[in-house]
Amino acid sequence: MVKLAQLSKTYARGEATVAALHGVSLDVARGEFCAFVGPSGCGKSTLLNLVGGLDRPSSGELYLDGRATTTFTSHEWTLARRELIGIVFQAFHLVPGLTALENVALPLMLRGDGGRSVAQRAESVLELVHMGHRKHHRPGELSGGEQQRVAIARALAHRPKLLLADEPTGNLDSHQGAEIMTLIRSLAKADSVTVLLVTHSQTAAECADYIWTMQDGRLVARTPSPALTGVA
Ligand SMILES: Nc1ncnc2c1ncn2[C@@H]1O[C@H](COP(=O)(O)OP(=O)(O)OP(=O)(O)O)[C@@H](O)[C@H]1O
Repeated sequence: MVKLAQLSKTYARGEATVAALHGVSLDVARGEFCAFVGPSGCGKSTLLNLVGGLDRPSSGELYLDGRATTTFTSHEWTLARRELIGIVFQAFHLVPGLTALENVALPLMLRGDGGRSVAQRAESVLELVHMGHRKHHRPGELSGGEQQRVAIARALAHRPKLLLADEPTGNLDSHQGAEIMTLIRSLAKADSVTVLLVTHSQTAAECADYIWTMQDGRLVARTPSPALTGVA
């Protein structure tokens, strides 16, 4: 589903350059859930941003669902995010003036869906994240955990094959964080959605099938997680 072949990213910093990713190669199968952990600055968010087309690689190739992406135009990336990819961020990024239902419906409308099917899909995905009873509430009226549930519903509303989650529990307490990770895992597994998760939380990482450790822009180890092996 996601294949990285010798993917590198270098940033310019004044006169100097920073190599954020060094020739990373990785193959993630459909329905697999991978977490990426490692010290601050090791390249986790860079990797996720490249996979989501939010940033472009300096060299190497990225394949999504079998398609090479390095020649994608901005428009092709926009289409890929509308059809194939859902993204959840630490800071929720809900539109403050819209209700939960409207926030979830928005990406469906942006890709041209209309009418009752949008409202029905937005309602049903809000039910999946247990937020159906708060559908008419605005983000400011919801707790952090509730806002993240709405953001997950928004990310999954268009039935993406790939979910990218960058520190989704970073703004939540440990209890809310555990609930959010359980939800992400169960929803993803139910629909064979591939998940790439970046996190500083070992507890969150253990919801994945595999945990990749990164260091200095490289993948240095892959460990099967307790969620996969059944050994807690
Ligand atoms: N836009 C940018 N311009 C210059 N350097 C950048 C940029 N984005 C990231 N970097 C650098 O690339 C390296 C990797 O950053 P990245 O954000 O991917 O790390 P990270 O592992 O996600 O860190 P954290 O856990 O703190 O979020 C760091 O040295 C960072 O300073």
